Amino acid sequence: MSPSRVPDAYRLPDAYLPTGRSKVIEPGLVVIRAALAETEQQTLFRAVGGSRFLPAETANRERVYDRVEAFDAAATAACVCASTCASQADAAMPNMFPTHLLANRYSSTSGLVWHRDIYRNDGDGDAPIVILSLGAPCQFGVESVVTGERRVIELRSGDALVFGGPCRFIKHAVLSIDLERSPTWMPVEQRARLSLTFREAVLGQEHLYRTFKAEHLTEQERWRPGDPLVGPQPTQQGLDQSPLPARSEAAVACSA
Ligand SMILES: O=C(O)CCC(=O)C(=O)O
Ligand SMILES: [Fe+2]
Repeated sequence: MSPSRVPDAYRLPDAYLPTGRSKVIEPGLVVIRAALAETEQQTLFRAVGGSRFLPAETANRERVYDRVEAFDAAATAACVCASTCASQADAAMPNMFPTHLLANRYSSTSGLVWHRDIYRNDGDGDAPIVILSLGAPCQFGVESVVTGERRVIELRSGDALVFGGPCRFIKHAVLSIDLERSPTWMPVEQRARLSLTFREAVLGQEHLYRTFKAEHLTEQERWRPGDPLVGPQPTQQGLDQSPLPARSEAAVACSA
């Protein structure tokens, strides 16, 4: 999405953008260290952590997927900060306007297998996916689209990872999670990694993607960039089948 389509409510004063902490790993792949201050991490952890998570493909992961309006507006604001920051640091990184949030909660040391975000709810085009990492640190794997080399990036609470443009369909994985190194502000019984993954996707389909199981991780080997995104599987439907009402342009306050 071009910057001109971003509503004023989401625009940020330049002073908020921590460009110095961005690191371009390769064109279209940016990590932003400490994108969120500790108080912001706690606010988002509490706000999104209270959502209605559903079990995913493995016992360690629960997920909730919906339009951004279904979550605390501070989450969207933090995403806009991170994506703006990444686009400023990297000329290959398109701007994005988040429409949907997939939040993942990992409550054991295992993560998520190697995959590409090729499903229709991940968003067409090259707008980036923005990941905000909260809670326990993880080892995050990425496979370079330039060299095919696999790298591991440690994502700590408050870090952001943004992949778009030439890296929009980069292979990635959550290799492991270190619950023991959870931030001290996390109650021991709630130790987990919460990833907020924002996407710019078509509206009105979210009710088809509320559940996700191992059998839905299809087409990963066959799919090539340029192919249409993979649609929902017959068994992939939410408990609540109804889409949300039309988007409201709710104002959000940027706290990052
Ligand atoms: O948890 C993460 O950081 C990544 C999650 C992910 O890759 C996905 O939901 O597609
Ligand atoms: Fe993914």
